[in-house]
Parts: sequence; structure tokens; C-alpha cells
Amino acid sequence: MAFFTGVRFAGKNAIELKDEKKAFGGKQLRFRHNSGVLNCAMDFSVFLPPQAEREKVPAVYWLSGLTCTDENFSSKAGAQRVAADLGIALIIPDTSPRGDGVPDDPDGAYDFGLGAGFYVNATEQPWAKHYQMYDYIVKELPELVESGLPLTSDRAISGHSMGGHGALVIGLRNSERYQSISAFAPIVNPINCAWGKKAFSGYLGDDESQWRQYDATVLLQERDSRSHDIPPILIDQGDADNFYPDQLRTEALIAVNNETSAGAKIRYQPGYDHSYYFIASFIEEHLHFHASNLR
Ligand SMILES: N[C@@H](CCC(=O)N[C@@H](CSC=O)C(=O)NCC(=O)O)C(=O)O
Repeated sequence: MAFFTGVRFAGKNAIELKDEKKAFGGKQLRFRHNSGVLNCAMDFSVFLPPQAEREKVPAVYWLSGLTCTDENFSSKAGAQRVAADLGIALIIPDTSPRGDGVPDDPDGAYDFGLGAGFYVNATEQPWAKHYQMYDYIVKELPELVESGLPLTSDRAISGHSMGGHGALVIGLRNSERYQSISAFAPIVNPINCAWGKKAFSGYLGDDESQWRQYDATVLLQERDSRSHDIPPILIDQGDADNFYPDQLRTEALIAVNNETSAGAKIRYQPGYDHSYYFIASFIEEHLHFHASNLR
């Protein structure tokens, strides 16, 4: 741990530093901790920009998609150079609880169970004990990293596909906690697509009224009747994406965005697919968007 300094995690927030690499003058870090919310050990990655050596910095939380761990984004998106320039930390959690005692899809499918937590709090058995990813992202992880790393409590949230769904839902439901939201190829209307129906019926049960609290299109539609405003939103969607439109349902969100004048900026990017090459192509613009909204 040659150049790692300034991290203090103690007591219930004790964590293990698993890896540390210098990058763009900052540090790419990987930690393991025991999550009380998820009832298992969890790994997460953090990029600290060079500015964090001298002062507390704001953070962008990145939520990854189906099959990912915390390492897909940190190794493929190329976000560190821009984050270092802008003085922004990147907090990159895993996509589900993990470990021997954590149940998985009985058929080993990629779209449910391990790697597919869908950022909900499961209410059904056997999932409820571990699959509490909503609370993990909203509460436990920020509390943990903000208590031990040089971070302010200024946060933005972003993600891809299942993680784009997570970013939109968490940002919309907790608008006081996030200053901006962005997403790449998000699943915007999971109650009406195959991935979402499978995940929500498994984790939340058959009462579809319970699903609505985790659907960005429903949340934006219902915003009209709420008193608080929403953070600025930027969404990019490739038009050569093999999961568009059936799983992602971008038009449903566009329709509600127009109806309610919510002001989300939703862009189609010609020729781009669902991959990390797409994310790498536009992550710089997303980080600049977040930097302009973070204090
Ligand atoms: N294996 C699956 C597709 C899995 C996939 O494409 N995962 C995406 C996210 S999709 C929505 O959440 C991903 O980010 N993969 C990791 C990566 O590094 O590219 C299939 O075959 O359809």
C-alpha cells in the first residue's frame, strides 16, 4: 500500500483494502466490507482524483448492468482521466449480494440472482435476506465511504442498462440526496419488459402495484403530484443497441418526459450498441454534466 493515505475506517465500518493502483495522479482502489444490509461480504471500487489528497471531493456513484461486478466500469469505461481532471471521485458498487450463502437463479440465468440485483429491496423468499440493493446504494454504501474517504456529501448517480434503471429510480426517489442523474441505455420501464417482469415478480412478488416504486417512467409520471423538484437528468441511448427497444423501452420515458415537461435530456446516439465502447464514448460528457451540477 505504497501511496495510500488518509483512509480511516473503523468499528462497524471496518473494511479491507484489497487493491490499489495509481491512475491519472489519483488512486484506483478496491475494498471489501461486511454489509449489514445485504448480510454478506461485498467488494466495491473507488477512484479518488488527485484533489482528494488535499480536500474532500464530490462523488459520482456508478451502477453497472446485468452480469457486471464493480470491475467492469473501472476497467472498461475510461472514466478515470476525466474524473481526475474534474476532481470527482467514482464510487462503483457490485450489482448484487455475493457469496456462498446468497441464493442465485435456480437455472443460473444471467438476468436474475447473482449479478442481477436490480437495485430493489426484495420482499420475497428466499431473496429478502440478501437482495436489499436499494438500501445498500442509498444508505449503507454512502455512509461507509463518506465516513472513511475524503468525500463531501455531494453526490451524483449514473449507470448502465439495469444500472441506468437503478440510477434513475434511486435519483428520482431521493432527489434531495443527488444533484444530478445520468444513464446509458437504461431500462426505463421495467414493469413492461421481460427483464423487469422476471426480476420484479421474483424479488417483489405478484402484486404489481409494488413494482411501480421501482419504475422510472411511473416515478416521472407521478412527479406532477409531488411538491419537490427532480435533479437534472441526462440519458444516452444507442440506436444500434440489441436490447433496444424491447427491454429498454426508451420511448415510454420520452413520452412521459414530454407530457410532464420534466426536462430530462434524452439523446439517441446513431450507430452505438449496448456495450462499454458506447459508455466509453460518452462518459466524458456525462462526467462534465455531473461536474456542472455538483458543488
Ligand atoms: N450475457 C447477456 C447480456 C449481458 C450484458 O449485455 N450485460 C451488460 C449489461 S445489460 C443490462 O443490464 C453488461 O454491461 N455486460 C458487461 C460488459 O462488460 O459488457 C446476453 O448474452 O444477452
